[in-house]
Amino acid sequence: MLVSLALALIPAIVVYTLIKNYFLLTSSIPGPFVARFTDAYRALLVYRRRPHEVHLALHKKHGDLVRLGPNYVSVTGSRTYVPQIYGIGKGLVKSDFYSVFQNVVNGRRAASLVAETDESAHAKSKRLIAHAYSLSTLVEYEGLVERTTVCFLDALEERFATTRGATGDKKSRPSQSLDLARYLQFFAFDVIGELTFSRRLGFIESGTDVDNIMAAIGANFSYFSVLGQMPWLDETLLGKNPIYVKYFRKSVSSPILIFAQRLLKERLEDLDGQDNTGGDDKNRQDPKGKGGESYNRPDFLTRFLKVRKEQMESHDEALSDGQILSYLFVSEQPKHPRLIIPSSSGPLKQSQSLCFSPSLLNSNLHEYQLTSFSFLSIKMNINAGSDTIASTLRAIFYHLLKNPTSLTELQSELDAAARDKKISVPCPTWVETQENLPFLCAVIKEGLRMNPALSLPLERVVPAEGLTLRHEDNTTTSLPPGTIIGINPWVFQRSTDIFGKDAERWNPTRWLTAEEKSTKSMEHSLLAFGAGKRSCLGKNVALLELHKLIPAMLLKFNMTLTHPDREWKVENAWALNQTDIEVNLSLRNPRRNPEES
Ligand code: HEM
Repeated sequence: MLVSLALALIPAIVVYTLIKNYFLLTSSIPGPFVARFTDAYRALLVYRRRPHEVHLALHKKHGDLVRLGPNYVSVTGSRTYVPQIYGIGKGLVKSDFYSVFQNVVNGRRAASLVAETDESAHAKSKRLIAHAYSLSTLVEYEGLVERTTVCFLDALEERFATTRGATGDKKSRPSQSLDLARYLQFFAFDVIGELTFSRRLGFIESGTDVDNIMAAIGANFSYFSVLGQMPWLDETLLGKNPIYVKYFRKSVSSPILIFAQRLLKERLEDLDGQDNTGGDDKNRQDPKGKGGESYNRPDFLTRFLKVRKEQMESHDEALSDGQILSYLFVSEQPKHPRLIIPSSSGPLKQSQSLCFSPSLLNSNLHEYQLTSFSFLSIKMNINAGSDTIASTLRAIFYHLLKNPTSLTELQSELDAAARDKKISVPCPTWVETQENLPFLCAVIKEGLRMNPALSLPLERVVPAEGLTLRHEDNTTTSLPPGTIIGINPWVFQRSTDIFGKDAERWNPTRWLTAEEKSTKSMEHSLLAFGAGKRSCLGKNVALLELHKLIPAMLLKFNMTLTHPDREWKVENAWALNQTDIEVNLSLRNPRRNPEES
């Protein structure tokens, strides 16, 4: 009797929910009919991997505001919307899309800065590490980026480039086309390793996806980007449900965590050496000793560890903050911290020793809080800074190769600047690029515009007082508290009112008009790095990487598409992932063989 009553109730509950959903927002916000009832619609779009294109088509059909879910509004078309949604002090916070990306560690949430939804916890964490990403530190990272760039160029020359002898004939070399999409991702991972640890992860040297790190991160994005459209599924049934976590989620190791942990451990051992021999920095007899170096390397880890040290010395209250505490991943054996992460990256291998340990704190809590804070920042760097860079580099090279006029113009600019000794070869410095390579800068902005690496709406939640969204014609739309609202940079950056009639086409010269140079109005409207206080912390580092690698590649190689008639393949799992960009390389200024001269 009870069972049949329950069964009869299910359809009633479903119908009630669908009707309730329908009335969550005013019907004056247009959109696909089915999206008024369920978020499954937008989840399906992401699952099919081309949501950005559908979002654009829907905005063309319905206008600046489109209802993509019962409680969800996508916005585009006017630059006036950006400060209303992302402006500091507006009170719109990150939605549960981001919570899905958080880990549960020993029963507590552990969020990287990107995925942090609690604004005060975010502010505390950001305050600790923001300096490491500031413009003033950029010059210190330049050498690290350059080291990886040179290694990358050498590997490509060795493995893929044909050269021409003095007579112009092709030297015999196994002609092998380069999988540029994959190699640019190798570069992106190795450079972030270099920036974070002063150590490459070995992708370029080995020419492989080391320990399947790329595949593991890709799998995470694929899973979470879909689930992020229906976060309640993650909350109630999957990743955050304690029963699921306890009985069904496999404890797995992540190669990237293992790698990061190993390097962190090595560095901490260096520092231990320092502490055992010299006390604190000021009193050290041998500041250039092993431990001294650990605090002097120009990488992110050094900066994070310095924060850790300062905090230990001052017993800063942030140490006892619950959020930082939740970053912990400690076991019974303090010398061997153990980790747990979501299982989408595959089963635990026998050879890998890291696994979940439910036992929590121990006498070394203080140290591990700090350590895990540093650790989370490191992991965040690798996640946030690898796929985004790879995606942007791929897009820029692809568009250049598909638009030979742009490619020729850029190479001419580079050649002239090199001939006049205005730039260093093979790697121009950041300052040189800004002062002498305007077309390069335009190409990079155009790449970021056409291909913002994160191409789903950057979701925010309307606060308790509601939001009255003002349009350019001064009319308004009222959105109730709890509405999820967001701008998809991929769609927004194709707005003709902002970027011109040809906004859907590649055209770097749009950035070089007198009007844009004086007003920078398009530049201020770029959303590739987000907007407001949650905008990309790594923007300066990202721009540095882009402005170093692209000219270095084009000064060294002639590049052509192996299959000029083919299109690339683009899949959107929040980060745009492109494949099928095969190129042929030849050296532009081959080193002369002494026998030839
Ligand atoms: C071209 C490359 C990159 C692009 C297009 C990009 C884009 C973005 C975007 C759009 C956001 C905001 C997300 C949101 O509002 O939901 C963001 C946040 C962030 N990015 Fe990047 N990013 C890039 C490279 C990097 C790099 C290299 C790093 C680290 C070295 C990094 C670290 C971060 C961090 C820490 C945040 C979170 C900031 C906060 O919430 O306070 N990003 N990025």
